[in-house]
Amino acid sequence: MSEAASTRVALANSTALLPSLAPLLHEWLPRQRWFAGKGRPVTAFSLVSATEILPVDADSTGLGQGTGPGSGPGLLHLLIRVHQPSLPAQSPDDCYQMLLGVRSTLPPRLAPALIGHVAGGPLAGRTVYEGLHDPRLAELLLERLRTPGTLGTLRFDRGAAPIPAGLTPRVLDTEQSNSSLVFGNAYIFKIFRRVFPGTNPDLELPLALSREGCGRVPEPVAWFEATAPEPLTLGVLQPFLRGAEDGWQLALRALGSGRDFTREARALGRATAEVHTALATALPTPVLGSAQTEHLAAGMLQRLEAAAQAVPALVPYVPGLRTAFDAVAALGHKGRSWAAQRVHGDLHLGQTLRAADGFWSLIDFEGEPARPLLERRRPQPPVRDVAGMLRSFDYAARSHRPWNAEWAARCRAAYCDGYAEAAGVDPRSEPELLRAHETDKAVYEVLYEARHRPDWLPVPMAAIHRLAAAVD
Ligand SMILES: Nc1ncnc2c1ncn2[C@@H]1O[C@H](COP(=O)(O)OP(=O)(O)O)[C@@H](O)[C@H]1O
Ligand SMILES: O=P(O)(O)O[C@H]1O[C@H](CO)[C@@H](O[C@H]2O[C@H](CO)[C@@H](O)[C@H](O)[C@H]2O)[C@H](O)[C@H]1O
Repeated sequence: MSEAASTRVALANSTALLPSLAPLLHEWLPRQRWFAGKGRPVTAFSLVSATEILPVDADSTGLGQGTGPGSGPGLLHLLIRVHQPSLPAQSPDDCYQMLLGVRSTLPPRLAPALIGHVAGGPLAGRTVYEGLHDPRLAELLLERLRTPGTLGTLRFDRGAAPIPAGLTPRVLDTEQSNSSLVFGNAYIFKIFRRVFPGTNPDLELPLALSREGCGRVPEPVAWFEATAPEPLTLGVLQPFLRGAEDGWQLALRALGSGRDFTREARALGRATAEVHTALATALPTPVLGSAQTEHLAAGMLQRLEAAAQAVPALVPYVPGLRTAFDAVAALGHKGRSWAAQRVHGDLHLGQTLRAADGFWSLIDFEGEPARPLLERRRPQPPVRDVAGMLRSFDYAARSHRPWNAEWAARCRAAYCDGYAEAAGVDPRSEPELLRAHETDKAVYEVLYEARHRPDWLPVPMAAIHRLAAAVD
């Protein structure tokens, strides 16, 4: 066995590895934008898997930069469960994906990526850092994606299209829930941070849509997964839509200069409907009968009650808001049924990209990050996505001074018009269902903002005020 191989076995299996990294992770992890457990104490870590993608102390990048032990970087892939006992009793602890660079000495250009210096264990005396920031390690990841195969418990896969080699990587510098690398402005590689057992819908749905020939979603060209202890999706490479701008920025610019946005809103409505039609063709479309409809409404009510416990400002609105869910449950009780299908699940303006020629694409099919994966993969009425976008126009208008209620109302109407044109069904024709989904979304947003961006809380709270006052 070569020295590199024996190091790999020793490091990945070392029981001392995690205890030696734990003090550094305690400091570093809660500061990461993608860490979902902010504000709750971390009491312990447990190692789910460790794989040396590039063995520490050996340069196997093929880039010719290592001349001996300690000279080249190592790349350690870790899945780590983070224990936070303050979570509700039945919730499992979150599992995070980390890609740690390991070097003897960190070059100054990588200083911002520093995680810390390891005091003991198999990496004693080494420096660990956020590996994605190291171009050599990012290039290595692209190489792995180009050449399918397995490495320990990791499996790299790709579609039929060849992927060029040697593309220059950069870390995407934007507010996001995961981490992304852009290669040569040609591909974007999203690395999921909080990972869940099973196939991530952000791989599953774009693959299904591309099989259906739907061009509204960038097609995954490569991906990687963990095969054990249970299969789960770790990352997806897809074409980078160079020069495209996201709908949120475009909407804010339009608002800022007093410009109408209804043409764009209408086009977005059409794009959403096209994606829904393709998803309905590609994947199952169960009918929600009365039991399922009551279950749907009960889930919304449960989320409202949980959110009101976490955010007391919601409490006075609970009776008004629940009328929206009661109305849907009552219709279900009377025998009303609804078509369900796979949906985007967290559609908002920031999940839309407009190319220079005006063509809109939808991205990020992960669904609401706070929901269990099983729930996110469940077929739902497509109006769920419509409600998400309607909320987003309201968000944009509310985050602009002075508040422009008319602007939001026009965009909302144009979006529904566009959707109806392409889908053949007007989402406003089911007002109870639409109102319930909009209410559910606003409740989600209250919780999201309270946890992540408390300054934004007034935005969904304004909608809560409006929705609670609406009567059947
Ligand atoms: N295919 C793409 N082409 C161009 N930019 C993209 C593409 N996919 C994502 N982006 C950019 O990356 C950002 C983050 O992507 P997203 O999938 O929303 O990540 P996250 O789930 O981490 O929030 C988006 O807001 C968008 O600006
Ligand atoms: O894009 P993500 O998958 O990370 O989605 C989460 O963050 C969004 C904010 O970045 C949040 O969206 C809310 O704020 C948007 C404006 O920033 C607004 O357009 C959306 O309508 C509103 O819901 C999203 O809810 C959350 O899941």
